[in-house]
Amino acid sequence: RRPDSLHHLPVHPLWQSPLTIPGGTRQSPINIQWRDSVYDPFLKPLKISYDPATCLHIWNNGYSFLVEFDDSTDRSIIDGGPLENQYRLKQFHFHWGAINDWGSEHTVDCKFYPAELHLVHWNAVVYPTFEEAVMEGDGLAVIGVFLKLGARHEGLQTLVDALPAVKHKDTVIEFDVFDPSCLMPSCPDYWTYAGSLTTPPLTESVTWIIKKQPIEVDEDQLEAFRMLLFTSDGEEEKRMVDNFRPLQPLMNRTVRSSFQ
Ligand SMILES: CC(C)NC[C@H](O)COc1ccc(S(N)(=O)=O)cc1
Ligand SMILES: [Zn+2]
Repeated sequence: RRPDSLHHLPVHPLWQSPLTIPGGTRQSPINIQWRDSVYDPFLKPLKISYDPATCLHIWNNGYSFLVEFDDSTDRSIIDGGPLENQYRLKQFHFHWGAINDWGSEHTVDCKFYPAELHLVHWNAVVYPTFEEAVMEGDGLAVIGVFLKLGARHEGLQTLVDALPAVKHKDTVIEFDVFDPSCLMPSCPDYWTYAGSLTTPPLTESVTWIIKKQPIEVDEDQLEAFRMLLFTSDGEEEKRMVDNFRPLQPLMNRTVRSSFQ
């Protein structure tokens, strides 16, 4: 269900609830109830090694803006954590609200953050392409990082400065050096659970790794996200805001934590 506070807002077609897939048992996003998460001492530290030179471009795809990477080699990967293989970075993107009271996809103890970063990786050890990995239970690993209102984030600013060039849907600009590691919080702690893509095709192929500590961004940086458009140049302008999916039922899942 969309939070009551959101009821008065128009619903973007993509997130019309109930946006459920028949028979879905591991849908995302979910509320993470801190006290119900189970510490798993066998969870390893997450290893992240990104090569900033694998960055390709920024693309407004009409749902969010994606920073896409060259995933033809294993130059930008994650390993360890809950994962049995290493996974290759393909893209990262964000979800955010029209105002700071909401915007994240996952919630912690029912608290929304103003935005959430998703770094999308795929299991190139087992599957030949991203498109095939999207269809498999262990195909994808997405790192979720919450954004909270606070100090200006210098690493994010280089990205924010490029956003006016991708204001409209289906615009792309070259973005040839960016190290997404600068968007990681310093604390290693995370939650992990088995879930799905939060936009179509909504496939149940994602091992979610949600960082406990948010990163801080300032109001101007969040406002820069909100000046993007869902719509193409020449169409009636619709601001790109509230591009998050409603919370989904936990069903028969346990959220594990890497920390006590
Ligand atoms: C199947 C291929 C061709 N198209 C899939 C498309 O790229 C969607 O990919 C994604 C990738 C990540 C996410 S999220 N918000 O769960 O991190 C959602 C959709
Ligand atoms: Zn996402």
